[in-house]
Amino acid sequence: MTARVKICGLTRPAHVQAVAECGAAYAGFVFFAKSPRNVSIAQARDLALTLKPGVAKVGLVVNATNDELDAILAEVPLDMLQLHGKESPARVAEIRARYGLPVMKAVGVADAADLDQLAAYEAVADQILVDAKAPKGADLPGGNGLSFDWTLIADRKWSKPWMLAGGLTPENVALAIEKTGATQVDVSSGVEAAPGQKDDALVRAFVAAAAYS
Ligand SMILES: O=C(O)c1ccccc1N[C@@H]1O[C@H](COP(=O)(O)O)[C@@H](O)[C@H]1O
Repeated sequence: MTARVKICGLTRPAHVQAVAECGAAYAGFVFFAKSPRNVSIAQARDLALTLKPGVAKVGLVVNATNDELDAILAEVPLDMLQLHGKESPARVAEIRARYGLPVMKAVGVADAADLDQLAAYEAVADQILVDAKAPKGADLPGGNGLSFDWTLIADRKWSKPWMLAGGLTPENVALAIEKTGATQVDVSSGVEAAPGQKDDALVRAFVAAAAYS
């Protein structure tokens, strides 16, 4: 099985180049001030414009207001929004209608009870991102390099396209795909030399591992 890969948290043109060259399907830009991967609107615009067609540009936001989204989307040519905060199903639907862009809603999973919220989001989002739930008090709602028990979703039937995230690395992504049946995977910290610094060799190794799993 070949999984489509999203590399999230790109901050430099060289990283964008590496992502495009190695065959990733999605490139993610983080608009969240607390993240070591945060980019300004101007930076994101420059990075997005260097990407070749065929790589979907995803803007990650956390509980963003309409004003914040207006400002981002006026400048950055995004193909998809990733909502990684506590956005309700109604807010997901509102954003999707207002901006006319596909929306991927992140859902944090730590145990089986966390899966109960999936149906409401599947009804309104274009894609679901299944991530590890951030620990209480964590600065970031994602991008923490933590994984969850993949067996929780092993037999799940999905009504929308979905992506697996959380603590994925070049070493474990093949097993994660095997255990969950994911056809799309998302990684941020697992392909970094330091927080916010993508490592081209790790990016290439991750995409190769996801392709030949
Ligand atoms: O990457 C970030 O800095 C980030 C900040 C705020 C919310 C989400 C963030 N990243 C997303 O988190 C998951 C898992 O990341 P990791 O591979 O475990 O580091 C992924 O979907 C990123 O897009």
